[in-house]
Amino acid sequence: MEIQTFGVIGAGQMGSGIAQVAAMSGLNVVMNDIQEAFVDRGFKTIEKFFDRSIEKGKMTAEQKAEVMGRIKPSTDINDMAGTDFVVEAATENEALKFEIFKMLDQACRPEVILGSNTSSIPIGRIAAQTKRPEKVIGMHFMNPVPIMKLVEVIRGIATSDETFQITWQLSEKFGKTPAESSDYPGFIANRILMPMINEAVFALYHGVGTREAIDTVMKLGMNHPMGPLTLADLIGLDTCLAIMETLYDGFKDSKYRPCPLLRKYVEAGWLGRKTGRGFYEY
Ligand SMILES: CC(=O)CC(=O)SCCNC(=O)CCNC(=O)[C@H](O)C(C)(C)COP(=O)(O)OP(=O)(O)OC[C@H]1O[C@@H](n2cnc3c(N)ncnc32)[C@H](O)[C@@H]1OP(=O)(O)O
Ligand SMILES: NC(=O)C1=CN([C@@H]2O[C@H](COP(=O)(O)OP(=O)(O)OC[C@H]3O[C@@H](n4cnc5c(N)ncnc54)[C@H](OP(=O)(O)O)[C@@H]3O)[C@@H](O)[C@H]2O)C=CC1
Repeated sequence: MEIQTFGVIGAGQMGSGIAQVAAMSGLNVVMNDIQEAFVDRGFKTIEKFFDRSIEKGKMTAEQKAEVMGRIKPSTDINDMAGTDFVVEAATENEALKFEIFKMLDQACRPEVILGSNTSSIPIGRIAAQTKRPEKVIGMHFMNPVPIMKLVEVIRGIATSDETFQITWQLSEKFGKTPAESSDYPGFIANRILMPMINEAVFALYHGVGTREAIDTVMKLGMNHPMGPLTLADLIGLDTCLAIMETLYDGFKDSKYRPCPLLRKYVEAGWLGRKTGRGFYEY
C-alpha cells in the first residue's frame, strides 16, 4: 500500500515536528490534538521553523505555503479514518496511550500501521490494546525532530516484518537514519541518555556543582552539544520523569530511581522550556 496521507496524534513539540518532516517529504498530513488551541500552537511552531529557513535563504515563501498547505488540522480522532499510517506523539503517559490506541484501532482501516513515538513505554504493551498488534511499532523521533537525524525503530513482540520494513523505509523517506532497538523499557536511546540526565540532577541535588558547572563540564569536557540540564529542559522535565519511572518500574532496579529534585520540579510545574522554567528560566 502506498502511503499518501499520514496522521499524527498530539501537536506538541514532537508531534508538530513529525508532521513537519512528513509534509516536507511530500505526504499529506492530518495533525490532531485534543483542542484547537494546541493544534494552532503546533502550526505556529512549524511556521516559525520555516520563517527561519526563509530568512536563511534555504526555502522560499512559495515552498513554505505549499508544505503548510499539505497539513490539515484535526481535533477529532475519527479524522484518522482517511490516513494510511499514523504516529502517536501524545503525552508520555501509559494509560493515555492505551486509550488513544484503542480509539485508533476503531478509527483506522485494518491495514493501517499504528506507530508510537513513545520515549520508553514497551511497544508490546501498547500493541496489546489493539486487534492489530502485528501492525503496531515504535517510531521514535529525536528532539528537535526537523534537525536530528535518528529514528529509533522498535519492534514489539508481535510486530510483523512487513510493518518493520515499511516503517524503516518511511523513516528514510523523511530524510532520517533508522536504528533498530528491541522492546525493553527506554529502548536504546533513553536506556542510556536518561540515567545520565538523572545523574546530572542528582549532582545538582547533592550540591556537587551549580547548574552552570554541571552543564559546562559535560559541554566542554565531553563535547556534548548541550549540557544535561539544558537538554532536560528541552525534552521537558515531565517527560524525563515519566521515562525514569518506566525504567524503574520495568527493571525494578534502584539504579533507575528518579532523583527527588526532578520530581519536585515537575510537581511545581517547572517543566522546562515549554513552561518557561525548569533548571533554567526562559
Ligand atoms: C527524550 C527522547 O525520547 C529522545 C530525545 O529526543 S533526547 C534529545 C535528543 N536531542 C539532543 O540531544 C539535542 C542536543 N542538542 C543539539 O544537538 C544542538 O544543541 C541543537 C541541534 C539542538 C542546536 O544546535 P546548535 O549548534 O547548538 O545551535 P544552532 O547553531 O543554533 O543550530 C544548528 C542548526 O539547527 C537550527 N536549529 C536549532 N534548533 C532549532 C529549532 N528548535 N528550530 C529550528 N531550527 C533550529 C539552527 O537554526 C541551525 O541551523 P543552520 O545550521 O542552518 O544555521
Ligand atoms: N520531548 C522530547 O524530547 C521527546 C518526546 N518524545 C515522546 O513524544 C511524546 C510527546 O512528547 P512531547 O511532544 O515532548 O510532549 P508535549 O507535552 O509537547 O506534547 C504532547 C501533546 O499531546 C497532547 N495530548 C494529550 N492527550 C492527547 C489526546 N488524547 N489526543 C491527542 N493529543 C493529546 C498534549 O495536549 P495537552 O497539552 O493538553 O496535554 C500535547 O499537546 C511523548 O510520548 C514523549 O515521551 C519522544 C522523543 C523526544
